[in-house]
Amino acid sequence: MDSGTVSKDQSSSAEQQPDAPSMFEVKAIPLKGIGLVALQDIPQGTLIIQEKPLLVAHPGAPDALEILLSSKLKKLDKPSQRQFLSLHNNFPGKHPFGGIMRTNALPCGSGSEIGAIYPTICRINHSCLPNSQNTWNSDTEIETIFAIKPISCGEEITISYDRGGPSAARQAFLKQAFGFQCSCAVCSQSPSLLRESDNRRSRIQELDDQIGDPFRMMQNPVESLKDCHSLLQTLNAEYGGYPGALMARLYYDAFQISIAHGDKARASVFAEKAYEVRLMCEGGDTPEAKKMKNLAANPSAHSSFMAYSSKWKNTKKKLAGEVDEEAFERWLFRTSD
Ligand SMILES: C[S@@+](CC[C@H](N)C(=O)[O-])C[C@H]1O[C@@H](n2cnc3c(N)ncnc32)[C@H](O)[C@@H]1O
Repeated sequence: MDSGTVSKDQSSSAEQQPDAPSMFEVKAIPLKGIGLVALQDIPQGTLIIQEKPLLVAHPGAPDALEILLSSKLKKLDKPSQRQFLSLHNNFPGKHPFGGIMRTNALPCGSGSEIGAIYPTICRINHSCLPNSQNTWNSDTEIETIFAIKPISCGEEITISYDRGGPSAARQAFLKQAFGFQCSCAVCSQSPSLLRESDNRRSRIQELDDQIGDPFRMMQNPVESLKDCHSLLQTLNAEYGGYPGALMARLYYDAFQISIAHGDKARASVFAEKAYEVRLMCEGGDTPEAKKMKNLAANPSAHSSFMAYSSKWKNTKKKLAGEVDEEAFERWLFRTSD
């Protein structure tokens, strides 16, 4: 069984150190097969593991994919072949390699069709309220797992495989895509608590769609920013203050609304916040984190600077130290405009 650790300051270097002390163990988890369990308290923002793919593949027709995977497997060394073949398969039958791929592959980037298989990361089970985040770093071509909240010794390390939405939609997706019935802490809540969670998750989707509407962003940016603020509050309520990458996306949306109307002061703050979230949940060396850092320093370098109007061009720079946190948040999201 594998175990390992990587300290945060190694995050931009290569792969996991083989002789590093153990931060987790790989062991049997009731009703879930194998999983990773913390062997020590893991602080938020810690890089738990990083791995290069054993193999990557595009999805395809089952017979063609089986032939492709078989030829890719032949090119691997024996230990890597054994690692691939030892992974769980929820779809046994005529296409054993494809079944392993379908059960375990993680996308190489958000929305990517390309899936990758990893020896240890593919042992991490799903939770609808995960304590860790998986990220594909397209610069280093390495998958990382960071703790997005403090993890206690003995706690299972989990990531999210789902695409959001209320529990019925998540369950249907997990069943269809990965072949299992989710029994995580969120899905196993009492019906009344689950209903509250479902309402928040539906609201998150609704706000996300509304914020992404370019016409609203152009014609009613104050309302769009208010939606960003509502989304922030709903995410914090649903994810107990630890929403991970969803928060980075929200801050980048708020950045885009601000900069498209010429507001460099708020845009810079939003980019800085997006950078801080990304640094915590994927490290500072992903292209996305680097982009946020650069935009915080120079927001007008964004291609949509004043693309919709220049009406917020003369916004005064307001520093966080001048006012209390609540007043700063009201200023930032223009909730009193
Ligand atoms: C990528 S593998 C994770 C490692 C796997 N448990 C193993 O034994 O190798 C994904 C599979 O693990 C199981 N699994 C993951 N998360 C689960 C969960 N929350 N509840 C039940 N089963 C889960 C399912 O069988 C799923 O198809």
